[in-house]
Amino acid sequence: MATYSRLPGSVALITLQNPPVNALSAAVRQGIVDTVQRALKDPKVTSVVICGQNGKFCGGADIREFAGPMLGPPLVPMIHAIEAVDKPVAAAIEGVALGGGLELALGCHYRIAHSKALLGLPEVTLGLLPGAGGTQRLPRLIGLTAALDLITTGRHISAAEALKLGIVDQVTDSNAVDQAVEFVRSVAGRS
Ligand SMILES: CCC/C=C/C(=O)SCCNC(=O)CCNC(=O)[C@H](O)C(C)(C)COP(=O)([O-])OP(=O)([O-])OC[C@H]1O[C@@H](n2cnc3c(N)ncnc32)[C@H](O)[C@@H]1OP(=O)([O-])[O-]
Repeated sequence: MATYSRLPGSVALITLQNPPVNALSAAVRQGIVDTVQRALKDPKVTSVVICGQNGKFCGGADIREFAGPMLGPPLVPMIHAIEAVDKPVAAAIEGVALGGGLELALGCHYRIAHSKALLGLPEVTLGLLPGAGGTQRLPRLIGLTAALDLITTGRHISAAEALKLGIVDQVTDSNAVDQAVEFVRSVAGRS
């Protein structure tokens, strides 16, 4: 699931909840769809932060659901809907942003990472491609050569490398959620 709260300063905070790594289960995807709609429709909300509970942004698709039929909202339109929100949306990346988790973050307008976070597209190690927009959004963001390296090796990179490559906008040693909230407040209302 995903919870919704409105913080002072008109920021909507969406928190993914699916232990142990807040993977994108059907319930989490449904929660994201519902809470993003809520943030969109709430006139008091001027910006949005998406984070994961217990210091983990998102470990990607929920591998526990791979054996069964695909249920719940698909990932691709869900991420498109986030990208289309006309209020600034930031991903607060703590712990991991892997696979579909990084693709979700790439659909946000900004990414703020904790210095100890790990990011990557490890789909290739499971015999998959990053099929939720990662093969488009990552090259647009950091160029084809750097994106192909990450997509074809599946390696995990540090927040420092992600900053150098241009995948994240800021890296912090303190609380990434607080930092992301402060960041979106500073850009709210801008085009
Ligand atoms: C169109 C679709 C496109 C998207 C495709 C994808 O996203 S493909 C997916 C791309 N994502 C990946 O390939 C990520 C693969 N995962 C990893 O690389 C590592 O597990 C880690 C870096 C997230 C954590 O490392 P660590 O050494 O700190 O810890 P640890 O390794 O011991 O794991 C702890 C617990 O977490 C569990 N769990 C982990 N991931 C998932 C998951 N996705 N789901 C559910 N559960 C997951 C793991 O089973 C274990 O459970 P247990 O046994 O305690 O009940």
